[in-house]
Amino acid sequence: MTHEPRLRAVQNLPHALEAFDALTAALNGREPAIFLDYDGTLTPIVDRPENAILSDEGRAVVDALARKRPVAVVSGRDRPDVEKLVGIDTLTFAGSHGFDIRTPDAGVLALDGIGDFTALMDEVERRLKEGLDPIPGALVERKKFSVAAHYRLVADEAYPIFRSVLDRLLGAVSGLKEKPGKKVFEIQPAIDWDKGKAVRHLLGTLNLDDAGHAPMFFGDDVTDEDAFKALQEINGIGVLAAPASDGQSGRMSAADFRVDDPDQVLDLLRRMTP
Ligand SMILES: O=P(O)(O)OC[C@H]1O[C@H](O[C@H]2O[C@H](CO)[C@@H](O)[C@H](O)[C@H]2O)[C@H](O)[C@@H](O)[C@@H]1O
Repeated sequence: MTHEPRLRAVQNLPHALEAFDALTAALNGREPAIFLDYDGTLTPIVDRPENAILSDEGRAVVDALARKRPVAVVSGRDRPDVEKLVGIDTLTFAGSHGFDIRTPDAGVLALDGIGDFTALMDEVERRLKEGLDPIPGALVERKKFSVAAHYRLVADEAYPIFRSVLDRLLGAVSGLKEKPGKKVFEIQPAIDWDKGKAVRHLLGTLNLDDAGHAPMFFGDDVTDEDAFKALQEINGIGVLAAPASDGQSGRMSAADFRVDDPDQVLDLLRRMTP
């Protein structure tokens, strides 16, 4: 049976720090198993991907939590990139929006149905670079299972040309899907996999899919909604990092709680560290 996700307007989500008792009640005595997004959740959104650096304090908070609780990072970034940025080698990491998972014990996981898409992604990277390199501000970021086309620094007047490059690519090359993010489009293999499926898979791999654990996902972006929805099906808890009003009026979310920003994510993680 398909589960219809429960969506709420972001401004109606309870603030996790103010409603900490409600969050504790939702845990219902279970140990939290924590899944963390990186950009916009552990670090503020900045103009260029390479400038999103986790603070030493942020690293210390995640490290302290991971010594007491299961913690994994589930990011849209390339896995080696986010592993390096987080810099805690005892954690489990999922990169490329969950397509590429490595745990400290099992190493890189072989995921059913996720084969070698190198040639396809090479083709996407080549076409995107050819079309986008001439557009000032456009950035092409290659990940193992995804290529990101960033337009945060593209002038509004140039956006239609930027967009037409993506449309041309999607019209010419089959077997691709597009996922929007914060001033970015991610081009991925068209297979039924996302952060939500990655989290469900990880819960099994890490032996956390039992009544004693409450999966919690912290994220900020639309791609994180897949994880929030997946957690609704298994009585997990989603925490969205977004202010009640951030200009995206009407944004709906499948999260259960929210905090304003990455600083408050760290506050909440500190509070959840026994
Ligand atoms: O799933 P995440 O860990 O949140 O990664 C999502 C994407 O984050 C990065 O791009 C975003 O953050 C950049 C730095 O703040 C920002 O410049 C960009 O506009 C955002 O889209 C990353 O570069 C992507 O690869 C991730 O997919």
